[in-house]
Amino acid sequence: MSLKVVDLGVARGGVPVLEGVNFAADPGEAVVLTGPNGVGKTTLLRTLAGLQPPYAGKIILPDAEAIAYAGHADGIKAVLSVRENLSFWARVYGHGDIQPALEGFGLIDLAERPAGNLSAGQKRRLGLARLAVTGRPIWVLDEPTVSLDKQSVAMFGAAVRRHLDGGGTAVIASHIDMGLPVRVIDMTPFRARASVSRQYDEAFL
Ligand SMILES: Nc1ncnc2c1ncn2[C@@H]1O[C@H](COP(=O)(O)OP(=O)(O)OP(=O)(O)O)[C@@H](O)[C@H]1O
Repeated sequence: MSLKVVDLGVARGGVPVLEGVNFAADPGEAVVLTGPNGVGKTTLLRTLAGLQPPYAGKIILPDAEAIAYAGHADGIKAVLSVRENLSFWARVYGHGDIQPALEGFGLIDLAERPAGNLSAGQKRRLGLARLAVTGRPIWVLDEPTVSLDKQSVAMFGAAVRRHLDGGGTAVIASHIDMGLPVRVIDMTPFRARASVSRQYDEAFL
């Protein structure tokens, strides 16, 4: 299932951050968005996921419910076990079998542990395992490898590869090599004129 972005403009706090963004991602294809801190990658991904509207252009999806989004927040219920968390999401999305997700993200031995007691990297793995139970064809992922060790990055890369091999699509904001064949798109040229005057990394103020 293809995703197409046409002359898209996205804003944060009412200020345009990216404008004129055009790209498409076809089945079996992963697109990686790069660019400096603050350029607007998260804002673009949130807009793709339907969490906020674009101020210009359009997002073309064959199906309004095609996207599974994993942002910075892990979306985990702390008092539920790993298994219960995944079962909950599987029921929400109508896909019953959580075993492949437990196996694919190295969660078998942690399945009965309350999610609140997981380490940061284990929580991240659980958050990403949710994607595998959604059955949705387009994965939109914001810095998915944060907190993951080398082995877990490889595990995650393998999960994305399986998704792509099954005809899925992925749009990922990331600066690290996930060992995948990807098309990299730098967001810098799409910086909105209104945000160019703010060409500094606010984290260093
Ligand atoms: N609530 C807000 N109101 C106004 N501006 C905001 C708000 N949240 C974020 N911004 C600004 O919007 C711009 C785009 O932020 P965004 O999080 O999309 O960037 P990013 O490319 O994902 O950055 P990073 O690589 O650091 O994650 C930044 O300059 C940021 O400071």
